[in-house]
Amino acid sequence: MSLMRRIARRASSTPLYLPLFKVADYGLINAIHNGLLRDGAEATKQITCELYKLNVYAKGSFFKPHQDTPRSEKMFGSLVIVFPTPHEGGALVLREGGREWTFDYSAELAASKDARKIAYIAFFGDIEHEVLPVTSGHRVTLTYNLYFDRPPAGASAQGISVISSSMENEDAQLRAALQELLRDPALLPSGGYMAFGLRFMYPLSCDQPLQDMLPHMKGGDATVVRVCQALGLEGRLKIVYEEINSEREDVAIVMEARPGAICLEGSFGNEVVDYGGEHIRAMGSLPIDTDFCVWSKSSYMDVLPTTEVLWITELTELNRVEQEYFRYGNGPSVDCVYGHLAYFVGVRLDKKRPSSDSSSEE
Ligand SMILES: O=C(O)CCC(=O)C(=O)O
Ligand SMILES: [Fe+2]
Repeated sequence: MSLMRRIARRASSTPLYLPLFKVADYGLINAIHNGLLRDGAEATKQITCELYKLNVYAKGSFFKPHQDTPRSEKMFGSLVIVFPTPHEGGALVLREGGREWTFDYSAELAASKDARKIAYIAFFGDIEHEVLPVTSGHRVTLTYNLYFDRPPAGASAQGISVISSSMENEDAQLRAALQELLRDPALLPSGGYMAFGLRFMYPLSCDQPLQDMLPHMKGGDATVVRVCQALGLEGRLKIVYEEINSEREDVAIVMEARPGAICLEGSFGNEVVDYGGEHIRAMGSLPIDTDFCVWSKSSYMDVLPTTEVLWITELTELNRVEQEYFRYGNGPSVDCVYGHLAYFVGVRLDKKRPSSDSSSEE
């Protein structure tokens, strides 16, 4: 008995829905190019996509783990479009190098007032993926093959145009925007960080220093790193942990490295500062007073030391880091917290903000 219950038909046999959705109309080719190919040797190549099949998952349907079969040596990946048909379950799970990422757009699509909203996921051919069982409704997706240059001979041209991206242009735009921001006296007047949530997933290994990943950033993340470096801004990857002792959502703890063993008396909070943790709060928010720190060593201070942060792109949960710690509360126990990676750029107090007035350089 096949474990896979799905209806999958080749596009060529079901031409009816083809005019309804054209990838090119949504700038997706460009977005995929920027996202997947920006910084590798492939960055200058053009890409096309070919509609491969329609998947309709009814209740109980799923798609077992697999890698997509390359249709030619020019095929480098796949694109999945998820339509806003009401459904629950049916998350798409991607796996690479022992890590996995789950994309469940059912709630988001259902919550959207705009019935024309779609979700898309593009990934390289070596990524294993599966679709978890749909628990209600119907999940409808289109799968596209992604090719370098042109579709292979014989593939139907669906009028999907090829758009090549201009890396220089995007760098210039971001650079100009950051320079303008840095010139603004209201930006972090006492110094702090500009922070960028990562847009892409990275394989994280425990024994590798976080900063080693910087040269391997992809797409928009790479643009941010490259432009900040060009502006002379020092950026570091940091892990952002929720500060569970605070009711304020803007407060978090950031760490630049994963310490080995952490031993705390209370919860993962202020004490972790001893292990290199740093408290952050949103730019312009009120400092954090002692009420917050009743269980911590800092309770004798009036104000908890915090660094102000301006989030330029919001924190994502694509790169999750697990941190175990030992706790001696009512008795010894082992606990675990999860943090998420983001890129932090220091903005100095002295306002001598690097390159903020050097737009004509280079
Ligand atoms: O429906 C999905 O989300 C994925 C479909 C898929 O993996 C495939 O068609 O190969
Ligand atoms: Fe697939």
